[in-house]
Amino acid sequence: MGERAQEREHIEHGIAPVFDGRSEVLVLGTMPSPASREAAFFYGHPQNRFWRVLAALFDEPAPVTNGERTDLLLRHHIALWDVLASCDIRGASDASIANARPNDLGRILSAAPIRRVFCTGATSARLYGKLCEPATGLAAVKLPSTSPANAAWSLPRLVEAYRPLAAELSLFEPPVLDVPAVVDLEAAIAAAGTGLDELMERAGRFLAYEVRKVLEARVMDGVETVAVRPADDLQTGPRRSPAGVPTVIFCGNGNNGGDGWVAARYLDAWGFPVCLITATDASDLVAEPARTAALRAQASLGPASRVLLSPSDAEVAAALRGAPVAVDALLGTGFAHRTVRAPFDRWIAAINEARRQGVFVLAADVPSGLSAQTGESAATTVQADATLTMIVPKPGLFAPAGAAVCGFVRTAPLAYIEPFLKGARTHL
Ligand SMILES: NC(=O)C1=CN([C@@H]2O[C@H](COP(=O)(O)OP(=O)(O)OC[C@H]3O[C@@H](n4cnc5c(N)ncnc54)[C@H](OP(=O)(O)O)[C@@H]3O)[C@@H](O)[C@H]2O)[C@H](O)CC1
Ligand SMILES: [K+]
Repeated sequence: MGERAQEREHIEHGIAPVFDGRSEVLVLGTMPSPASREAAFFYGHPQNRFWRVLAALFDEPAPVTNGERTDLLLRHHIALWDVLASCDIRGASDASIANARPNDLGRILSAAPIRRVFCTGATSARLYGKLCEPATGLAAVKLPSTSPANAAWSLPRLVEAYRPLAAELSLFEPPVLDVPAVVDLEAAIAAAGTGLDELMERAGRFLAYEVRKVLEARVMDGVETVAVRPADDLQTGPRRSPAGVPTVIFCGNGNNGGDGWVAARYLDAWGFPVCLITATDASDLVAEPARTAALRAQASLGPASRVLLSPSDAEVAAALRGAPVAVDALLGTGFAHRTVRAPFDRWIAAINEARRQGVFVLAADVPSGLSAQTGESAATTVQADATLTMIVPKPGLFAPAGAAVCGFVRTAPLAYIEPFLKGARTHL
């Protein structure tokens, strides 16, 4: 045995595949890298672009935790594993692989309606063809490697190359659910391991991601004068911010406000300053997990961002003057009244006036003042350019008054909900 061969280490895979009975494509790498084995999950090296590519394909923020990564795969009906069960390998060097033993892919193929197999790189495609294809009878599509070693492939180029994978997947349309059914759904998601605090973290990140898209588009359109780096990807920061007025985020006292606090934390961390407006200091909030989220955000905001506690109407108007975006996180599914109390009624009027002056208004979950359930609208209701509704759409968004104030509606897929929908009270 030569000296180089002696450096090889025998590796057993050890990470369970991700799949279920809804998986439609199977994505295979070669073998987990040392960084992935340490993270106990696939593509764990922080510079590996696999997760950023998938997130960009589906226009969503990159998943951060292994739980979010698993959710993303299952939500999109993707099974993920590797070609090899064990091998001798030097570090992460595919070229050094010897004594390769394949995984038993029959485990996935017998349980899921897999239509297509994709290999993430030349080595996995070669080993799949040699060791697995004779048994599976399915030819694999070779995709470029997302490893940092494959530097010739930029992120946008990788995303284009991965589009055939997305094209194989059937789209899941979340059903419209009554607000009580949404609460039941949240309880089911929590019982399966993803608590309300984690859902709020995902909701706020998604909100920040949508704001960031608007900010980036303004730069592309030449509305913002100071250039940011070319939009390589929308997933990571920090990045130099467009100069000028911060994004204004209005936060109420409930968990809708919590979504706004989390969004503020992400935008600030990504290099986009915010001005957060609240009637209640973070430490005086009562609703959880909003309070915990607000305290964390308040502690982490950098010097370019600020929190305005109970500002005067003049201060609110000044914050909105020339702002690129206003986020309405005042009232969500917890609101179902005819009138909105002060100061939120005045803030809603200020948001609507700012929109008339060209500020883009993004509503969190539902425009404040609109009943998410009945679609009845209070005298003062936010008029949004877009509404990012959380997990599933609610009926009020599509009632005549609701449709008139929501703008473009997008659902933030915060969790893998298909397993919980059987028996859910779908709104008719
Ligand atoms: N569905 C999900 O998956 C997720 C939802 N999240 C977000 O949480 C909100 C729902 O949060 P909740 O705390 O239940 O309710 P709201 O924040 O919408 O509203 C409660 C606050 O509203 C105040 N309120 C009530 N009536 C009025 C009124 N007439 N005028 C002014 N203010 C009013 C209320 O104040 P009180 O003093 O009456 O208690 C509360 O402060 C949901 O919409 C999502 O955005 C999570 O992010 C997790 C995922
Ligand atoms: K709202």
